[in-house]
Parts: sequence; C-alpha cells; structure tokens
Amino acid sequence: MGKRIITTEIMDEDNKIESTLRPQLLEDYIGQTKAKENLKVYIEAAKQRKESLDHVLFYGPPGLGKTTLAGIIANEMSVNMKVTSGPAIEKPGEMAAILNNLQEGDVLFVDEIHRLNRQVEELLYPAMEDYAIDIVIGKGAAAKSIRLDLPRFTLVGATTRAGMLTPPLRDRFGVVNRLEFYTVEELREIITRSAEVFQVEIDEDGAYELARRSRGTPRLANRLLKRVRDFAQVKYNGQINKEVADFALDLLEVDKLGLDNMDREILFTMIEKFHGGPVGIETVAATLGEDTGTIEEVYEPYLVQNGLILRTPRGRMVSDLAYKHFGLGKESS
Ligand SMILES: Nc1ncnc2c1ncn2[C@@H]1O[C@H](COP(=O)(O)OP(=O)(O)OP(=O)(O)O)[C@@H](O)[C@H]1O
Ligand SMILES: [Mg+2]
Repeated sequence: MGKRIITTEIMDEDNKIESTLRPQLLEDYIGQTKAKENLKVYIEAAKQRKESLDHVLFYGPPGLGKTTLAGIIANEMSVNMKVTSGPAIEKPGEMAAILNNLQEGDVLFVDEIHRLNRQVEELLYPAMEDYAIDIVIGKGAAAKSIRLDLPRFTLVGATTRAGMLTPPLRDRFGVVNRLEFYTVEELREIITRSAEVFQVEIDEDGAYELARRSRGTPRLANRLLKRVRDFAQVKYNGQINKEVADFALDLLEVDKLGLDNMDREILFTMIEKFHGGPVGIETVAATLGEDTGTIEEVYEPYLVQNGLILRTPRGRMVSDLAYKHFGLGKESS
C-alpha cells in the first residue's frame, strides 16, 4: 500500500486510545486559556456571520494539544476535518486534489506544516488568500494555466518549529496561537479526567504526583497514567495513590521534574563539557549531534521555563537549581 496523503480517521492503537481522551469541545478543553478565549471569540463571530473561520496556526512543543484543538475547531464549527501533514504531500497536484475535494467551511488540518515543500507551499498562498488555485495543464508551448475556485475552507496548521515557517506562509494565518506548557494544576485535572475514561481510581495526591512529573505536557501525563495504572493493577489493588505513582515513576526513570533523557543529556553535556556554560546553543547542539532549532524550539523551552537553563547574553548556563536537582556540586573555576 502506498503512503496515505490524507486520513480522516485516526489509525494506530495508541492513537485510538488517545482519541477517546481528546476533548471534543472547547469548554471541555483544560488549560491554554489564552488560545481558548481567542478561538471562542473567532468561532462565535464566524458562526454568526455564517462564514468559514479564518486560517489558524498553532505552534509550540510536541504533545500540548495542537491536533486536539484542530479537531475541536471542526466540531465547534460543525464541519468536517481532513487531516494531512507537511511531509506526506510531495507534489502540488496532491495538494490541489485535497483542496478541490473540500466542502464549504471544512477544516483542512496540516500537521508539521513547516515541512511542506516549496511548490506545495506556494500553491497554498492563493488558496488561503483568494480561495483559488492556478493549475497548469499540458506541457511546453501547449501548456496553459487555469484558475480553479475552491470552497471557503479553514486551514489549520500545526508546527513544533515556528522558526522554520516562511514569512509569506505565516502571514496568511489570521489567527496565530502559541501553546504553552500546562501548569501542574491543569495537568492534575487532565489526569483525573483521563482516569475516569480509563476507569481507574486515582486519589488527589497520586494525580498531583503524576502531574508534577509530566513535563507540562498532557500527552506525557496520559502516557504516564497508563503505565502507572498497570503497576497499580498488578502490584497494588488497582488504586493509584502517591505511593504507587512514586514507585512506578521511579522505575520508569521519570524524575521529579519529569525530565526525559534528552533533557538530561542536554544538561549533562553543558555541565560536563562546558562547565555549565555560558555556552552557545549551536555548540551544545553540535556536541549532541542535534539540530539547533530542534533544541531551541522543542527541548529547551521547558528547561528555560523551569529555571534549569538560564539564557544570558553570553550564552546558555546551567542554573544552580539544575545542579541541585541532579545532586551535583558546582565546580569552582
Ligand atoms: N487541554 C487538554 N485537555 C485534555 N487532554 C489534552 C489536552 N490537550 C491535549 N490533551 C491530550 O494530550 C494528548 C496530545 O495532544 P495532541 O495530540 O493534540 O498534541 P499535539 O500538540 O498535536 O502534539 P504533536 O506536536 O506531537 O502533534 C492527546 O491524548 C490529548 O487527548
Ligand atoms: Mg499533533
């Protein structure tokens, strides 16, 4: 079977469970107050005017709810959502076909939109702006271009790498939302709700402990909940409390701040190779064999927000807090 350019349903097992956890309406969506308030107004206004919603861009680190919000937009507008992603579309013709098949008002969700290739992206410009595309038929001297009108659709783009979007594409989104890390309290609410879906009992302290270690990220919170549920079932009598959560999370090597391996690798590299900084982000990235932008937009934000990495004019520095977290002394230099 060839690659699927477009999917309207969510496919694999992990995703099937995820889809039951996904809130369907704006009012059930926990956190992201700013983005939510924004969307509420725009959705309301578009509905009153019986128009399609303006194009919406979501950006921010993985697992914060971009795909979920795209689905909510389609639900709230009572339209269909078609799902595709930047790397799945190779040729402008493929994008033209998708656009041409949309119904009036539909949401086209393009995940990883920063990975669209140039020709495909350029096709989107008139599509987004004028709801029309120009397609070339024939070759050489016989080639002619015809204009194809499109239904008024809403493009919802998502990216973890806002820095990689070209300005002309970014400028064509009327609504741009940056998603933030969730607070422990918001994550606790999400975990409590997910536990109901999983039909597993969890007490307040257990939910709090899971929330604290979820790296500000609902996807991680749900994943940890699933794992901890297994421990609760096999080792305790099915109930999740702080003791079970602690036991399971320690075993899973999720630390008290929810740092993952990459987080630790970044911090250890800075500590061991660069005396804790200051060091340029490019240098850290090169040492880790990672792309600078990925470190900057995907991994670093959580570390900066939690005061583990400090951004200074001379470069990044590992904070005292991070040394303390790892039980390390700061070497005097
Ligand atoms: N506000 C929320 N309330 C409850 N659950 C949420 C919320 N936001 C996200 N989730 C859950 O977190 C998981 C990840 O969300 P989602 O797939 O929307 O993230 P994403 O930003 O699209 O991630 P990626 O960048 O990796 O595509 C889903 O299981 C979803 O149900
Ligand atoms: Mg997604």
